[in-house]
Amino acid sequence: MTATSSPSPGPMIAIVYESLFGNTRLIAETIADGIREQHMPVTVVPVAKAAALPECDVLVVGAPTHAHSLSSPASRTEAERWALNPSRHLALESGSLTTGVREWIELPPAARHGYVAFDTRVDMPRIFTGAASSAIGRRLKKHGLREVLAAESFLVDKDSHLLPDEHDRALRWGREIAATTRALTGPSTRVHT
Ligand SMILES: Cc1cc2nc3c(=O)[nH]c(=O)nc-3n(C[C@H](O)[C@H](O)[C@H](O)COP(=O)(O)O)c2cc1C
Repeated sequence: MTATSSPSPGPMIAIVYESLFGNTRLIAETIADGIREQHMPVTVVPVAKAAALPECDVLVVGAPTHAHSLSSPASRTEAERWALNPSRHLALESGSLTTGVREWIELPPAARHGYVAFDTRVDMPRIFTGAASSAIGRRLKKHGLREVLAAESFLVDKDSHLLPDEHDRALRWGREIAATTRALTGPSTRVHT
């Protein structure tokens, strides 16, 4: 059988995120902008719609830090209470109460090269805040996935609003993910036999 090579659609990066108030979604979308800037295709999927994600080259997973870790049904209910308080100026993302990364990550998709984790958390020393990205990493490693770039936290103030520099940082980090993925996947043709 002869091997033929055809132009590849490029490496496949999938970003799965959870977001109650919209900050982690905004970071996920900005990371994707940074990746696309490097002419690399990327899919961004909210965790509630990520049940049947196909295999990808690099899986990027992000979540808000709740109680030092990933959200749970109880912490999501607490987040709903925060959003119902008009003085907090927070709005709940649609569909965000149904599930979270904690539940989804029990059955993650295959990622040929590995994963990258990020979180949002309060702008305080990490020892006081915890970081959901650590919980993501622990779980993905248990599933045999390899970390391909060190995890990153994007910071919110004590009222859960993103700090001003985080947008630019997320854009730069997206470019870094693209460069890492390119180095891992090599030339952009795949050989079909
Ligand atoms: C119930 C609850 C618990 C939280 N616990 C923590 C925490 O332990 N550490 C922290 O840094 N931030 C904590 N936060 C703040 C969240 O990290 C912040 O709201 C989140 O990053 C915003 O992301 P989102 O807009 O994508 O939901 C908590 C928020 C809620 C609602």
